[in-house]
Amino acid sequence: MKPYVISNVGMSLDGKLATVTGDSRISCEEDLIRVHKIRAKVDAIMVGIGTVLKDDPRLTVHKIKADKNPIRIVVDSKLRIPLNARVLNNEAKTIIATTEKADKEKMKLLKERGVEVIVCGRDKVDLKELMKILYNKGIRSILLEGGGTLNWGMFKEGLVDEVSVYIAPMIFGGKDAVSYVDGEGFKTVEEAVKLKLKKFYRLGEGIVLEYVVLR
Ligand SMILES: NC(=O)C1=CN([C@@H]2O[C@H](COP(=O)(O)OP(=O)(O)OC[C@H]3O[C@@H](n4cnc5c(N)ncnc54)[C@H](O)[C@@H]3O)[C@@H](O)[C@H]2O)C=CC1
Ligand SMILES: Nc1nc(O)c(N)c(N[C@@H]2O[C@H](COP(=O)(O)O)[C@@H](O)[C@H]2O)n1
Repeated sequence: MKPYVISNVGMSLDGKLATVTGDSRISCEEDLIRVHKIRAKVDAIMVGIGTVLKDDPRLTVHKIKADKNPIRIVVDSKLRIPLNARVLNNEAKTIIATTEKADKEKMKLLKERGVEVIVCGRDKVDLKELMKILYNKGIRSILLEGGGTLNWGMFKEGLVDEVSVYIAPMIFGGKDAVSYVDGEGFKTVEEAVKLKLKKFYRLGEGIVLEYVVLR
């Protein structure tokens, strides 16, 4: 058993999550409110360490009123998270998923700060195993908020159930700009993750597309 995973991003029309310099201010205010409504409904929000290092996100519900914040999960193979990262503040519980390669001293420091550290995987976090562990901790729904590397890991392992994307009317270009799903990519169209469109609508200057993942 695994939690239900919703993948959400704000992207340019050419599928980028940020410009080549890492500027990721894509979503309009209306879209951020939409995302925070999803945040308020799920048990946890998950991001990769690349996103934490670039954006220093809070990963709380701060655009709308909410009774509580979801659990924050950071996937961080080498435990690179800075100890002053905002995701480690006391506004919500934080879980860091890491590997056997992680520095034991840093792990101790994080645990002393009240952060839960899950070790699963040798070089990279074993995402399938992580999902099982999180489910057994009572986490039934996760909002996956990127970035492109973690999104690939989750799609490749067949762990995403639903997709919602905000497409801003912008073109970023740049082969090195992070895209919605990076990684190695599937080799053939047969292997691609197939989706079924459920809903689409205008929001601010952009559009929102919602899909379910077909199995
Ligand atoms: N526009 C948007 O909606 C969003 C934009 N972003 C942007 O994306 C960029 C960050 O993306 P990335 O650099 O790709 O980093 P990422 O956030 O996807 O993190 C990648 C890290 O995840 C860890 N990881 C561990 N096990 C893994 C596994 N099995 N599979 C995949 N990853 C694993 C690795 O330590 C890897 O370095 C930033 O520029 C950020 O601003 C991020 C989220 C949303
Ligand atoms: N939906 C969406 N649209 C964008 O344009 C974005 N740049 C992001 N980024 C994600 O949101 C996180 C920031 O969260 P906080 O506001 O600090 O709580 C960021 O880290 C990305 O995961 N999302």
